[in-house]
Amino acid sequence: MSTWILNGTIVNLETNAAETKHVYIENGVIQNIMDTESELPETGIAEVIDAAGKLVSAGFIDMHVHLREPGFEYKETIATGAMSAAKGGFTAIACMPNTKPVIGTAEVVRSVLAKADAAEAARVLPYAAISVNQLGRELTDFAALKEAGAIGFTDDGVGVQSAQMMKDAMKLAASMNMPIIAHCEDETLVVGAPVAEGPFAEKHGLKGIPNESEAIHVGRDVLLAEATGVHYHVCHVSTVQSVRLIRQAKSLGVNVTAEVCPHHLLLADEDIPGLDANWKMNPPLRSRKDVEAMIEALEDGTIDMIVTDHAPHSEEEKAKGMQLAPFGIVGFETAFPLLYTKFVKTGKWTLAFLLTKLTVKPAEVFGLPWGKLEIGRSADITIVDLNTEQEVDPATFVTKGKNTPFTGWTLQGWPALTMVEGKTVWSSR
Ligand SMILES: NC(=O)N[C@@H](CC(=O)O)C(=O)O
Ligand SMILES: [Zn+2]
Ligand SMILES: [Zn+2]
Repeated sequence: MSTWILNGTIVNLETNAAETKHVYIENGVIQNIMDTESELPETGIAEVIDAAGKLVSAGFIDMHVHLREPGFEYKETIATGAMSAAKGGFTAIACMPNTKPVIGTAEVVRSVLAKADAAEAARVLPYAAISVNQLGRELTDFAALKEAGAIGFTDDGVGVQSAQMMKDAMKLAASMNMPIIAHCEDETLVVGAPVAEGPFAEKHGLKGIPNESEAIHVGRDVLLAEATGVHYHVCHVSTVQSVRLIRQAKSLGVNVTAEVCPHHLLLADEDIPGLDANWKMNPPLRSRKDVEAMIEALEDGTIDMIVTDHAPHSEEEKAKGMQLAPFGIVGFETAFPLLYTKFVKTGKWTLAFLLTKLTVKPAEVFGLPWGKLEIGRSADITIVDLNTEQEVDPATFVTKGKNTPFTGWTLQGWPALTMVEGKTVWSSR
């Protein structure tokens, strides 16, 4: 029995041309993408999805998310996180290991995969920790973690402080053809600072996180990546200096890739309205110059992809104020509407450009079999209503996290239906 998505708008990612097509799916696989004039079979259709006037895209892929399970289920569970992702149009998400226990043993990797499977929402691809308990003292068992299903190694949440440990990790990962993903932060430069160095920190008498705390690690790590040959991926790039170093490393042929978050493309520290911790994340919102550098780096290919760094926290935790609240904001359910409204509707980017950074690029960089709407591929598909305007309202979120700085923003580009392997996992109706 087959599923048909009828009359959807498909954007050619090379030319940005939009065409109305029917997508024919069977056994979870895209069997055909047909012109609307073509005749439909008269029998054997199990399901018809009307996508008239809507965008039909390969499902979005988010290579940096926090699902909080095991250990912090009050912030999020694998089920609520994977469903929130599906609501945001994401069909595959890569989750970070800063859970409790840390995703640092084969057993925890397997349990995350089992829970993700049971959730029947977005696919979940676990990263495993670089160091035992993410303490930066000894390496985890990379071989066992890879065997259990981990797709890469990272201590995200904290930076790997020891250059020797990072080099050892890179050497080992390179020998196994696995990537190292890095949260870049020199801890000696950020002690007790909740926001970026700059006018906001000064105005409120807060300690500031300097740009160098990120860029020092980027510089160190591209040298180590050059020496070891590993695929090195930089998390949530936020400074003009990091971009400069990545651009130079790429031009020298170092195997480095990078990601940026919607908030670092849209917000600067000067936009923070007051001491509301829904504006607190790591890396912090920086200067307008940094924001402009992020946009330029994404446009020229220095930064490869967009990720959300979805980081849910409870309302109690975020109520502790700017100094004491944990870093992080949620991202799944606002990412596409934000980027579509602020960059595509404004004419700065083509829709094809935005879709590429959310589908083709992450798949290409991490060697994943998804990210393209093509005959023969798994039917991981997102249908988006590009027209309806809606306000961001955390009360409507599927994620347990309500911590967003985008409350009240009026946006377009809301996902309407998300399908993984031919099965609808989320629908707005
Ligand atoms: N980004 C954040 O502000 N917070 C993340 C950690 C991280 O991504 O470094 C979290 O786990 O809450
Ligand atoms: Zn991080
Ligand atoms: Zn993170």
